[in-house]
Amino acid sequence: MSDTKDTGGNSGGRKPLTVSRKSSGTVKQSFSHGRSKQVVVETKKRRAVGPGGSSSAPAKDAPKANDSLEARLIATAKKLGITVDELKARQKALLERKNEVAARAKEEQREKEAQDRLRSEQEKKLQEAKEREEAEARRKAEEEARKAEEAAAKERVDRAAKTRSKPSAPADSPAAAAPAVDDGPARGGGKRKSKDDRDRSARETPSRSSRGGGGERRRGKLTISSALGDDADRQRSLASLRRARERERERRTGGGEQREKVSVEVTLPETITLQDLAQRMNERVADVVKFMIQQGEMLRGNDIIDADTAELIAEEFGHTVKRVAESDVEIGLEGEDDDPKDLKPRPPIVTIMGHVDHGKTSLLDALRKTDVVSGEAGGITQHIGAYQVKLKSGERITFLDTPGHAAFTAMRARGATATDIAILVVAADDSVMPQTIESINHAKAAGVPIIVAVNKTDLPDSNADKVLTDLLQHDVQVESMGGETQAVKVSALTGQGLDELTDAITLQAELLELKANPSRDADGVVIESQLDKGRGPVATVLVKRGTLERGDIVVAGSQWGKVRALVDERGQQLKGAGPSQPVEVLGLDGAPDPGDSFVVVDTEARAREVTEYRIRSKRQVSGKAGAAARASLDQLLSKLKDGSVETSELPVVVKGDVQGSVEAISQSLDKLSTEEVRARVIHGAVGGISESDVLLARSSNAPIFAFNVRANKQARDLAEKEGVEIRYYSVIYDLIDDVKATLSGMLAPEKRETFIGYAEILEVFNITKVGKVAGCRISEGKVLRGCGVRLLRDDVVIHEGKLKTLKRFKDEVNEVNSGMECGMAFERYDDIRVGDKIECFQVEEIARTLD
Ligand SMILES: Nc1nc2c(ncn2[C@@H]2O[C@H](COP(=O)(O)OP(=O)(O)OP(=O)(O)O)[C@@H](O)[C@H]2O)c(=O)[nH]1
Repeated sequence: MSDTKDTGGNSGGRKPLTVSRKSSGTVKQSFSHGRSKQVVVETKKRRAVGPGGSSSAPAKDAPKANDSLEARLIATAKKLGITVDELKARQKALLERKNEVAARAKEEQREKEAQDRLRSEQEKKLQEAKEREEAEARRKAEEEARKAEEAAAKERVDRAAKTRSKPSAPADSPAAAAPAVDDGPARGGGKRKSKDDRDRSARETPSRSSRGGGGERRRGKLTISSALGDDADRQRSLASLRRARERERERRTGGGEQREKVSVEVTLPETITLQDLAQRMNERVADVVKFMIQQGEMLRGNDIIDADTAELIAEEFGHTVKRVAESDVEIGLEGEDDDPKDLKPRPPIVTIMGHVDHGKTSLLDALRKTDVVSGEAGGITQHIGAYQVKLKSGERITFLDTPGHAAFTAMRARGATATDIAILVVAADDSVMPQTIESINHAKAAGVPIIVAVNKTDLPDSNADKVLTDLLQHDVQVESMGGETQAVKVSALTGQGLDELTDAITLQAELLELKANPSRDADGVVIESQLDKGRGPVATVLVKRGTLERGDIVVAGSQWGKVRALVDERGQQLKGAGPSQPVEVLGLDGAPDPGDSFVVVDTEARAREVTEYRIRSKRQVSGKAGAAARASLDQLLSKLKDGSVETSELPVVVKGDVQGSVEAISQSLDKLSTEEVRARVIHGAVGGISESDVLLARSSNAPIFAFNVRANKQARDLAEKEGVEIRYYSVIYDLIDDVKATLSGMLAPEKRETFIGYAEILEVFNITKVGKVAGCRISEGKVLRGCGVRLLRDDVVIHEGKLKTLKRFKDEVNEVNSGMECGMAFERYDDIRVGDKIECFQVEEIARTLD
């Protein structure tokens, strides 16, 4: 219907304007009714872009190639029996399918890879989420536990959060970077729509990480939404969690192993704070608090727990426990024993003992004058309880200024043996007297060697030899009598024989090899104390070891303080006081008791710990024992009556207006003494009652008898505080009567037995819950309820005890008379038989008197 006409070389007709590569022709179209139309057909040739670059080149070669291709195609078509067009169509279809299959395979491969990546990513995310949750839980618990450190921790977290908010922070964090990298394929997958894209994607695969990095950077950028959103929270907590995890791991590895390695022995007192416990266990307080929270106990570091709880905690943390009593605070207070090579000779400490009026005080005064330092430094001006004299030979002797064995014994009662040598003063005109004997006994009991000073040898009626022979009876054998005890004849009045006495002391000291280490913290004993108006509490102490220095922290009894000043008996301020040196100590917070030991401690805390414990235990003792601990005659009497106190000695302190009255009282009290009971004057002296008297009385549980003298205000206050009774008298007989009454109370009452009746056992009943009951008839006298009974079998006493029940017709009765029948049962005794006889009696206690 239409012819196509090539117009290539045709210059005539309508020829469309063309630039190149176009071939055009005309096609004649025939329509009905003889109409026709000429249509111009243009064929545009595709431009082949090749290395030659020119479009004309392929145009030149193309016909050749086309010719051979065409020939091959025609041949193949012929072979297959199809047209060339058909063959071409088939080849094209084949090629397309091939390409399609290859593309699909590629796509599938890529999809598979993406899926794998996605899956592993999801797994990774899941794993991370899980770890995050665990770490979060751990962190939360830890946060809770670390309430004590919360402020500090918060600050750290805040600081860390701020740091994390900086853009670079998330990139640093692997946890934050990982999802950004892994998101890459997913995002690529989203764009995987066209082939070109896929190709580009394939080409760009090696540089994906850089894109990922770009994503990461974008993620790292802090936006308001990301800062406020969950994501920011998560990132923050992740970082802190990581640190928390590391800490945990460190603790578990390092700390845990350390705990196992160093399982400490924790010393537990009766109560302890959590903080202290943690310290002693080498654990963190937060861990202990956390453990307690886990146990349901909300406690803080400074809460106090008992030893049982503390033990549980310590064991839970893998430590062993050593329970200690509160009193253990005293352990180690005295310090270590000294190395023998550090010991240096020290002056002897001497106490003068003897009977009243034999010249103890006079001798002390005389000895004080022997001091060669007196001339140089003003001499001994103060009575501070002890003084030290320097002999001509250069040696020193310390004398305790409180004469008498009472003070000596009071000290001993407190465990303080301050004395090395006892000088027994015996008046040559009076010879051995009761207190001489007491002194001997006390010195011997303490194991302190005696030197006999036969005093008053200046008197015409003195008989020194009698003294020495009398002493033999009391087991004191002097050298002149073949013994080992030194004896020196002296006169305190004239000063005769004093040098010999001091020589004897130094000789004895040499024998004793008295040594102490002066280069250590001091300890010693309090020999006197008082509350001085101007200077406050003043204690005279005797240093036993070490050197006491100004500024030292001292614990003396239940008092402590920092040594403010040290004053010697010459009134001179000292920097330090060495062994055997008596010195007044200023700076204590109260007056310690004489006989208390003192010790220098390292810290005020230690001093406080010890004194607080001592005060507490003192209070407990006075709370428990109450009045029993106090020295009151009435209380002593009532205790004697109810039998809660058994004693055979009544110690008393006697203070009188004149020596004569004190002596008279002491002697009268001596006379009251019997073999069973005695009144012992632990201190008898002239003058008003001082605090030191009260302290002495307190330490010996003795009342103070004051004859025509009074106590000063401080002594009264102290007596009231310490519960020491002071009785005032103006008639000696009243005093003696009181003591007599007390001593009578101390006598064991006389027991007098009265027979009241006999009963015969007629029958024995065995009653459940009661035991054996004897059915008896009273054959003689009567039987009283609760009376004493003896069971006689064939007239032999086989049991003695008390009646438990006395019944008549099932009723408990008070008395059953002769001829009547009754039921009787014994206390804690069951072996009763028919035919046995019961002897009934009563015991009367009759109080005895000294008369
Ligand atoms: N003749 C003489 N009299 C002396 C001597 N020593 C002491 N006296 C006197 O004896 C009396 C008692 O002396 P003190 O020193 O008070 O005796 P004491 O042993 O301390 O007495 P108490 O403190 O009561 O225990 C005093 O009057 C002294 O003067 C001495 O050697 N010769």
